[in-house]
Amino acid sequence: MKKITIAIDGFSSCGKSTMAKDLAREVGYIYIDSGAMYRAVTLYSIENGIFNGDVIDTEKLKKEIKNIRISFQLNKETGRPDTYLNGVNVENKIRSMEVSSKVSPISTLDFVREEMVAQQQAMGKEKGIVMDGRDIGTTVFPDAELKIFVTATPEIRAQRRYDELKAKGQEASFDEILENVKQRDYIDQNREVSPLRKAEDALLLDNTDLSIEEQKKWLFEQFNKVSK
Ligand SMILES: Nc1ncnc2c1ncn2[C@@H]1O[C@H](COP(=O)(O)OP(=O)(O)O)[C@@H](O)[C@H]1O
Ligand SMILES: Nc1ccn([C@@H]2O[C@H](COP(=O)(O)OP(=O)(O)O)[C@@H](O)[C@H]2O)c(=O)n1
Repeated sequence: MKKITIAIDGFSSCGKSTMAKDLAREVGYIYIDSGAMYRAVTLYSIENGIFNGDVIDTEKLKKEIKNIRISFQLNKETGRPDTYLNGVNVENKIRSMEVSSKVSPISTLDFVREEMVAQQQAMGKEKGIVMDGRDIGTTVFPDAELKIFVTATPEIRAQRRYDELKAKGQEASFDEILENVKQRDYIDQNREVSPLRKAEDALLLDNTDLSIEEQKKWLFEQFNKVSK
């Protein structure tokens, strides 16, 4: 079977990484969560005085962007990759509401995107990769053999995120999460550089009424059609 590139884009919290990880694990592909990379840059910015309230010191971040090294390492317990920022495991920290509330403004910055896209393209050079995000099918891998664009209603997406945080024992407010999901969708769709949009050749999946198992089955069917 030939190795292909799989790009999964779509709105926040709709299940992209869940299905991308499952597919990658079963077919032996690399999985990259590109959102985790933007979240890691955001965490770095919070921890290194780049934010003053909601205002970003873009000059400082521009100077430091080359010092921000992001990598992934398989967590043997979860069987999934954890995100590392300059050698430190930040997988839990990057999922906090504070990072969620600041990540989309950081992701509008052209020099941040330039650096992340270069790193993502290097990771996908050999194909055999599943990457999820917002601009994978449009900008990072425009020639990907399989492109999926996932969507679901904001309410169901917020509920899924809420359930996830609760299950991890983290404090969460449904209204705050719903507001964050809507706000990020707006910023992601309206930014100048690589806005979130469906690539013309992407398959649309609305998984509002699909279970995790059903969407996994659907994705496998698409993979099998293309990778033959
Ligand atoms: N079809 C589905 N039905 C119910 N819950 C789902 C479904 N797909 C994903 N989830 C759950 O929703 C949450 C968000 O999924 P995730 O894959 O992190 O989304 P994304 O990568 O799009 O932000 C996770 O807790 C995940 O387990
Ligand atoms: N390829 C990508 C991936 C994420 N992002 C940004 O990073 C944020 C977090 O991405 P994510 O995939 O972790 O978001 P969730 O949907 O998992 O909450 C998004 O809301 C975007 O602002 C991006 O701009 N481009």
